[in-house]
Order: sequence, then C-alpha cells, then structure tokens
Amino acid sequence: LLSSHDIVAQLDYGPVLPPLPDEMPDDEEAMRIVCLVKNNQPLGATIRRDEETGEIFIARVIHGGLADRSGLLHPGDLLVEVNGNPVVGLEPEQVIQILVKSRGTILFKVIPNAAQSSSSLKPVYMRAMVDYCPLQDSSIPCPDAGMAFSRGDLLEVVDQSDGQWWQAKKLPCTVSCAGLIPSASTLKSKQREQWWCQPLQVHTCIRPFVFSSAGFRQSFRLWRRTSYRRRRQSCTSCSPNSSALSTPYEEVCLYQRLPQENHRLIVLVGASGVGVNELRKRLIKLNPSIFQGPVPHTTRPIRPGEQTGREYHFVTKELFEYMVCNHRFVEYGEYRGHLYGTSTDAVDEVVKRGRMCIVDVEPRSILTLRTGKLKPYVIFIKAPSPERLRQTRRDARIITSYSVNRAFTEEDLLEMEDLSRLIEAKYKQFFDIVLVNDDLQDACIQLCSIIQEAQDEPQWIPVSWSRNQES
Ligand SMILES: Nc1ncnc2c1ncn2[C@@H]1O[C@H](COP(=O)(O)OP(=O)(O)OP(=O)(O)O)[C@@H](O)[C@H]1O
Repeated sequence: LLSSHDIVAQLDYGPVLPPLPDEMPDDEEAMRIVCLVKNNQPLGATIRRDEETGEIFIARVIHGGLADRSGLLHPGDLLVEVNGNPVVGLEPEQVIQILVKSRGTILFKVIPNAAQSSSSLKPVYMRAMVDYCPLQDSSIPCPDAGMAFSRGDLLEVVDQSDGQWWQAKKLPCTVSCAGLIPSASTLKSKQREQWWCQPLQVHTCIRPFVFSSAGFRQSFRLWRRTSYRRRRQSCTSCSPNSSALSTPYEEVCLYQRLPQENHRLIVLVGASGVGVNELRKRLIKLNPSIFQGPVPHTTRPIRPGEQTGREYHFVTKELFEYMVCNHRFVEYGEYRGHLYGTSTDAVDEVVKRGRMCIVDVEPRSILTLRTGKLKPYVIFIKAPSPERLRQTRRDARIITSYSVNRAFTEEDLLEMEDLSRLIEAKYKQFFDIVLVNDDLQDACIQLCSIIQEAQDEPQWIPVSWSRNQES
C-alpha cells in the first residue's frame, strides 16, 4: 500500500497551476485569487457593470458550470483583475474578450461578496407552456449560457434568485450544467410585447359553437372532420398557445395515485380517422368492468330498445340548453336537428363508480377537463409515417362527413398526417405521452401498458391539482 502511495505521489498531474503573485497589495485579506483551468467548457458565469462606479461584478454563476464547481466565484463578487489586467472601468464585452483570449488557466482577483448567501436552493419543477430560443432573444445576458426549450418540456429550475433570469435543466437531465431561461415574469412581458405587435385579429372563439351537419357519433368526433379546419383558419389568436393568454410555465410535482383514490381520467386525442375511437372501443371491450366511457346526453327521441342512462341520457332541449349555459358539457354539438353532448357529470359518474373513464375528445376540450378532481392523463394518438398509413389502413373503412362508409383515399391519409402534425404542434404541452397508431394490435397493447403506468406509477401533474382537488 505504501509503495502504491509513493508511486502515485511521484506522478505529475497536469496542468500545472502558475505560482501565486509574489507581491500582494496591502488590502489583500479582502481579496480572493481564483485560478480556473480553461477547458472546452464555458466559464459558467456572467458579469455586470455598475454604471455609476464602473466596477465589474459577477452577475450569476451557472449551476454545475466550471465556476460553480470551483466553489470560488459567487454572484456579487467584485472582479478586480483577470490574468493581471485590471478590469474596473472596462465594458463587460472587453472583459469577455480578455477571457476569450486566455489560454490554459485564468487568474481572477476578486473581492468576495460579503452578503453572499450559502443557503442551497430547492429546485422547482416546471412544464414549459411556450417555446423559447435564446439565440433569438436579444435581451438575454449571455446567449451562450441560454437554454432552449419547447412546449411540454419538463424543467428543473435550480435557481430563481434573479427575478428576471432563472437557471434550469431539462429533464431527463444528461448534462450537469444548468442554462439560463427567462423567468415567468420576463416571459410574460415578452409575450405582451409580441401580442401588441400582432395585427388585430377578430376573436371568433368567443362565438358559440357552430357544428357541421356531419355524422355524429357517441364519441363526438365525426363533426370534427370539417369543423377543426374551419376553426383553425378563423381563430388562431385564441389558441391555447396564443402568446397573450398562455402561462409560460406550469409548476408541476410528482403524483403517485393511492389505491383508494379515484382513477385518473384517460383522455385520447388525435387527428380524425387516426383510430382514436377504434382504440377506445377495443379497450372497453377488452375489460368492460374496468374501462368505461361516459354516457352522452341527447335531445333526440328515445328509440325502441334504448334505455335512458344506458345508450344516452335522453333530455329535453330546454334542459340541454340549461346545461350548456352552466358549462356542464365537455363537448356538445348538433346533428340532424338534435343536440348531443358529453357532460362532466357523466365523466364523474364513471370515476365515482371506481371504473377508469376513457374519453376521446377534440384537443381544445382538454382545457375543460384539466381539473384536480379528474387529473386527466392525456394520450396523443399519432399517425405513423405515410408509408405505414398506406400499408396499415389498406382494408380500413372511413366514415366521412356525409356518413359515407368507404375506403381511405390517398388524400384522406395525407390530410390525417397533416392534421396529426398540426395538433401535436399546437397542443403538445398538454400531452402526457404520444402513442403512434401503426399496427393496431401493437397500439392496443401499448395503450394498455401506458394506462396502467398512468394509474400506478408516479407522474408529473400541475401542482395546483395536488393542492386543490376541485381546481
Ligand atoms: N392501426 C390501425 N390499422 C388499421 N386500421 C385502423 C387502425 N386504427 C384505426 N383503424 C381503422 O381506421 C378507421 C377510422 O378509425 P376511427 O373510427 O377510430 O377514427 P377516429 O380517430 O375515431 O376518427 P373519426 O372520429 O373522425 O372517425 C376505422 O375503420 C378503424 O378500424
């Protein structure tokens, strides 16, 4: 053991750090000399200039970066020299140039910030509800330290001490170093600026729903074939990611459902014709004692053999309209002069009975279902590649707007793929998981295991859902 120790002790380890300067100023006890070895990584700190005194301070130290790992540089430290060059009075860009030109080691002389807090910050988890690209943001203090993210990304925010710029990592995390992201208030003010610059758009979404006369099934998906496109063109300003309306981040936490708690609502969404209803039907058929759909309401007369509360809740037009006014429907529409709708009470009923409620809805209806009581788990059913669509849907039948049951045409498949892409781009921040409906059998098996995990494994949910069951 001793001889191994001697061998290791005699080895040279590089790089060799330069000796400390011989002559130290009188006020040296207040100074700290920090020597960092430059490698391919960025320094991991930003600087700011005090406009009155011209002094340069460390503005922030990026978590997990080189400066942070050294443990020797802290926000608020006054930068006196870099590699022997006095920096007081220089512009931050000039200091950065000195740093960029430095090779090997960088010697900082700093006066430590006396008020520096040593408390370790507890991370906060956020779901990004907007897209962000630091390279397109002229206001970011250091674009290289910025972190890009897209809607739906899960962020571990490790530092919120700066009101304007937070530090975060994307989960699952592959890097140790955090990146700069705008704080919620910074992003909101950017959104407001953008919104004011947009040309005036008529907010058609506040008009009541107008449904096409397309076929209308219990799943309420048939009329969507025409209505989705119409709404897309008419009211982009009111979409969930409309800059003026959206919350940039949603705080989330891990939620583990307890066995005695209600099952989470399972929500399937996808482009018309992609197979959402087929998957839902197969799931319910597989185990009707576990999976169940809500019973819809209708104003159409009851037919022989039907039972109220089984096929439909048969109600009067007045009662239906009263329910609409009281926001009791997740979705509703008109088909051949009769009203049809899925009520939130019908969803509650299934959940209360201890079953797993499965609904397939239009993507925009997800917003109505996002409550702490239902804790919806949203599965996006995605179209496979065009080649696989052609192969797998060869024998499939499509029900068009006019209730015509026919084979899929090339145009249907292209439209389905196009819509699938559009829905994903617009609503992905609300999806818990994406399931590609390629081979039907495989998709069913995957769906079953996804649902089991959603109910039994810890999942990220908005913090507001865990605080307030009714929210
Ligand atoms: N993976 C698949 N492979 C082959 N055929 C499929 C697959 N998924 C669904 N289909 C068939 O495609 C057709 C349309 O599916 P489905 O009715 O479920 O569409 P949808 O997504 O509910 O849309 P819409 O509500 O507009 O009908 C059905 O005939 C269904 O059997």
